[in-house]
Amino acid sequence: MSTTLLEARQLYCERDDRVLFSGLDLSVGSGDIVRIAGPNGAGKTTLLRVLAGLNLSFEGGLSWYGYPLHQQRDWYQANMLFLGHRAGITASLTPLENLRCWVDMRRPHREELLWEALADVGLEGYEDIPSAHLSAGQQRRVALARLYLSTEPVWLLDEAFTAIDQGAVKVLESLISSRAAQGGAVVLSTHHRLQLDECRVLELGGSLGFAT
Ligand SMILES: Nc1ncnc2c1ncn2[C@@H]1O[C@H](COP(=O)(O)OP(=O)(O)OP(=O)(O)O)[C@@H](O)[C@H]1O
Repeated sequence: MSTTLLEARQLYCERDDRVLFSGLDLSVGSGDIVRIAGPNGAGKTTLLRVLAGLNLSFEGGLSWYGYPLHQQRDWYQANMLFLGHRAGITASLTPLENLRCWVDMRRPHREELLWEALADVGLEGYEDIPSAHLSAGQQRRVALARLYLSTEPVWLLDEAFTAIDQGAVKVLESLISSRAAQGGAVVLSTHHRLQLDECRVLELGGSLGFAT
């Protein structure tokens, strides 16, 4: 039986007097991949930021291994990786410097692993140029290189598939599957049609009127 890692109970959140979600329950166990779906403005980013502990404007409960999350914040933060929908890199730094800054804040590391991670995301030869000189997809790949270095079992990925090509999509799908197979869990939002058989879908509403 899978262990419940992260649980949300009866979440309620509104923005500008508009209810984004109400009575939302979500249980994320080891091995789970959950896709948060819904049209633009439905609240996918908002929910992921709530789950990441970055947005506190909500009602309801969050727990981590069954403990109230607000009492276990350090433990949770050490075991959760959030990638936002922006690349989240510093344009004036090189890909290598960006990755080094990110990992330095987390744990000791071996320098060659950074080079390997950048090679794994197809940035061999681009390690030492300012990230501002990279394309949007390449900048996104710098952010995705963090996944290769991540030891956190839980990933929260907001629109991680944006701007990357088909090859990178396949690599990212396989990283997500591996994280789940290793006993971790991934909650993600994307408008892409994923080739992940084992993915559960949590559909959020929305009222922009476009067909999905
Ligand atoms: N900082 C903010 N202040 C006020 N309203 C906000 C803020 N951020 C988002 N919203 C509103 O909350 C709603 C949900 O936004 P959110 O970014 O969560 O949607 P989404 O489902 O991720 O959309 P998309 O698919 O376009 O990325 C939107 O109507 C948006 O206008």
